[in-house]
Amino acid sequence: MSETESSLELSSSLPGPGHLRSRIFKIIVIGDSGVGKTCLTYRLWTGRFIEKTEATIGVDFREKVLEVEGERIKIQMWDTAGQERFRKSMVQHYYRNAHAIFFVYDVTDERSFQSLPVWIEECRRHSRGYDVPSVLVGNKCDLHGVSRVSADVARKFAEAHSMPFFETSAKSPQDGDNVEDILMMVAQRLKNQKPLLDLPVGARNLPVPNVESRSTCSC
Ligand SMILES: Nc1nc2c(ncn2[C@@H]2O[C@H](COP(=O)(O)OP(=O)(O)OP(=O)(O)O)[C@@H](O)[C@H]2O)c(=O)[nH]1
Ligand SMILES: [Mg+2]
Repeated sequence: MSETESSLELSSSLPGPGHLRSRIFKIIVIGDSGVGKTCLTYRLWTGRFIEKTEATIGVDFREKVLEVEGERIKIQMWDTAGQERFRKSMVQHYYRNAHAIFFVYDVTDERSFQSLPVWIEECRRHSRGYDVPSVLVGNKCDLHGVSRVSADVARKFAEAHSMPFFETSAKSPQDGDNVEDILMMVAQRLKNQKPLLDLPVGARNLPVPNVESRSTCSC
């Protein structure tokens, strides 16, 4: 944990030749257990889907460098634990210095949508009045023939919380908004310090980011 925190602080506080030190942006992925946070992150980092996962304990970190409009920026993704017992000692670390949040729910699990206000409230409590730029992501939209959270209802909820809204699938990205495109658009906005609210959806053929590193912390 301390390594991560110090690298964040280093990146923002030390001067130095811009071409040697990439800016770091921390994105955290939050939501109920089982909504697919790990699968979405895995998809982003490897381009693949894993069917069998285990509940995340503490947090999984992944880092990659993205080339955005000629600048290399480092994205540090925190795949957090949805289960209370696996996250309670970590919560304040999740939110510390976060630049953006992906709030994730499962489109086939109404309860995971109903939980969102609790997650948003937790974020408010830990971000000391700072409005962390956020996006709302409905995952598993490849699952058809089951009851689903209405996209209209979700979009209104997102609007009410000043977030852009996407529906995606870690399993089958072509069934919704492509999660790689979502990350790239968020990265562009963070780099340019622009709000996320009016993010466009569906921008295809953006460069696929490079895999850089992965580490796990369950402290
Ligand atoms: N059909 C389908 N299944 C998915 C998708 N994403 C995740 N799953 C499945 O959902 C289950 C839970 O996924 P995880 O990524 O482990 O969920 P999580 O949100 O990380 O859960 P915690 O780590 O406990 O917080 C796994 O069995 C996945 O295979 C998706 O887009 N479509
Ligand atoms: Mg997980």
